[in-house]
Amino acid sequence: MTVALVINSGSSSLKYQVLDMVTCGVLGQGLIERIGEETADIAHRVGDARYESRGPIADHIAAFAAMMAAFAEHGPDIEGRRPSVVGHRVVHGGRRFDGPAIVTDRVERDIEELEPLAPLHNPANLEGIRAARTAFPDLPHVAVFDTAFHASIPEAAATYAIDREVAARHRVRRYGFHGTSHAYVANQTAAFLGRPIDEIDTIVLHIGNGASACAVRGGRSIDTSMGMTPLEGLVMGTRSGDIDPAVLVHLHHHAGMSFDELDDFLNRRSGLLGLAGSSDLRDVLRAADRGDADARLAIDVYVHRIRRYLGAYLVGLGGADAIAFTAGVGENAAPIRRLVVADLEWLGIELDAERNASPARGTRVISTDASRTAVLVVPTNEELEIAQQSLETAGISANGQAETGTDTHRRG
Ligand SMILES: Nc1ncnc2c1ncn2[C@@H]1O[C@H](COP(=O)(O)OP(=O)(O)O)[C@@H](O)[C@H]1O
Ligand SMILES: CC(=O)OP(=O)(O)O
Ligand SMILES: [Mg+2]
Repeated sequence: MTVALVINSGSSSLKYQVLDMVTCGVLGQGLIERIGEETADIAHRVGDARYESRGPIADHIAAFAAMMAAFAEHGPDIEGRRPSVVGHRVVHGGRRFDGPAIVTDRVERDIEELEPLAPLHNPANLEGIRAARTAFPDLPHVAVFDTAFHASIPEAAATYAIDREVAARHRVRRYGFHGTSHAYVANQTAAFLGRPIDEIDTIVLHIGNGASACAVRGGRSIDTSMGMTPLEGLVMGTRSGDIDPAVLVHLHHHAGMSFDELDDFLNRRSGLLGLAGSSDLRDVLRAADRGDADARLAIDVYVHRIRRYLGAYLVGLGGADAIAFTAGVGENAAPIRRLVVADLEWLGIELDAERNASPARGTRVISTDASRTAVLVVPTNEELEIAQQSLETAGISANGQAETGTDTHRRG
C-alpha cells in the first residue's frame, strides 16, 4: 500500500490528511486551528472516531508536533505504514512554478522569495514544509501550487492596465488561486459527463470561505477571478473581492486608515462579515430568512458578483458545456445555486429545482435533461489532488513501485 501525507498550512491553521493511494481513501485527518493564539483547537479523525483537544500551539512547528502526537496516540500508524511522499499545498508559486516541484533547499528559497506576493499564506506554507522535512528527512516532499493551473491564462486576462515597467519590476499581474481545486473539479466534471477533458469547456465556481470562479477550456484555465492575491473577484467570507481601488485612497485620506489597516479591513473584515456580521453563509441565510435586511442585501451582492463572472466566462468560452459548483457553499447551499443560475433559460441553462434541492451527496447533475449547459455539483478534494500530483512528481506509483526510470527518492 502506498500512503501519502498531505499538509495544508493556512495562516493560522494546519490541515492534514493521510491517504491510501490505492483506494484513494482517507486513513486519518485533522485540523488544528488558532495557531499562535492563546489556545488552539485540535480535531483529529480516524475513521468514525473523532478526538478533540485544546491547548496553546505557538507556531506551525508546534502544530506539526501536535499532529505527530495525534498519530502516535490515535493512529493511523504512520510509523508502521510510512508515507511514501509528503505533499504540501503552497498558495503562491508566482511565475516560477507552473507545476508541482520536489522540495529542495532551492525550492524553499523560491517560496520564501515569493512571500511579498502572499504574506498571509506563503510564510505558513514554508513553516509547514520545514517542519515536515525535519520530521521526515528521508521522504520526498512535493510542493503543489494554487497558482500553477493558471499559468495557461493568456496575457490579456493576466495583465493589469498599469505602467508595464512598474508592474514587471514588482511582479504585479494576475496569478489566480484555488488551481488545484479548479483542475480537480474540471476533470471530475468531464469524467462524470463521459467526455474527454480536452473537448469540453467548463466554468468552475469554487465557493467556500475563499471563493473564485474559473473558465476552463479543454482542461486549461483561461481566466479566473482572483488576481495578484486571493483578494480579487468574488465576495467571500471576510474578503471584499472586487472593489474600486480609489476606495482605498479615499479611506486612507478620509477615514485615516493606514495601508496595513486597509489590508486587514479588506481581507479580514469585509465580505459577508462586513455586510451582515457573520462570515459564515449559513448564519447569513438564516438571518435573511428571518427578514434581516442586511443579510438579504449581503446575499444579493454575493450572488450578483458570481453572476457577473458567470456571464463574463460564458462569453470568454463562447458558451460552456458545464457549470460546476464546488466547495463549502457550492456543494451545500442549494438556495445560492438556484439564485446564481436563475433566469438563464434563454442561454440554454435550466436548473431542475428538485435535483438542486436534493440532499444527495457526491457528484451530480442538477440541471434538467433539456439544459444545453449541464449544471453540476462536484465535491472538491484538494488533498487527494495534491497527493496524486505529489506521487506522480516523486515518480511513485499508487502501488508503491518506483515508476520506470525514476528514482523513488528523487529530491530534485
Ligand atoms: N449547508 C450549508 N449551507 C450554506 N453554506 C454552507 C453550508 N455548509 C457550509 N457552508 C459554507 O461553506 C463555508 C466554508 O467553505 P469551505 O470550502 O469549507 O471553506 P474553506 O476551505 O475556504 O475554509 C462556510 O463558511 C459556510 O458558510
Ligand atoms: C487562496 C485562498 O483563498 O485559499 P482559501 O480558500 O483556503 O482561503
Ligand atoms: Mg478552501
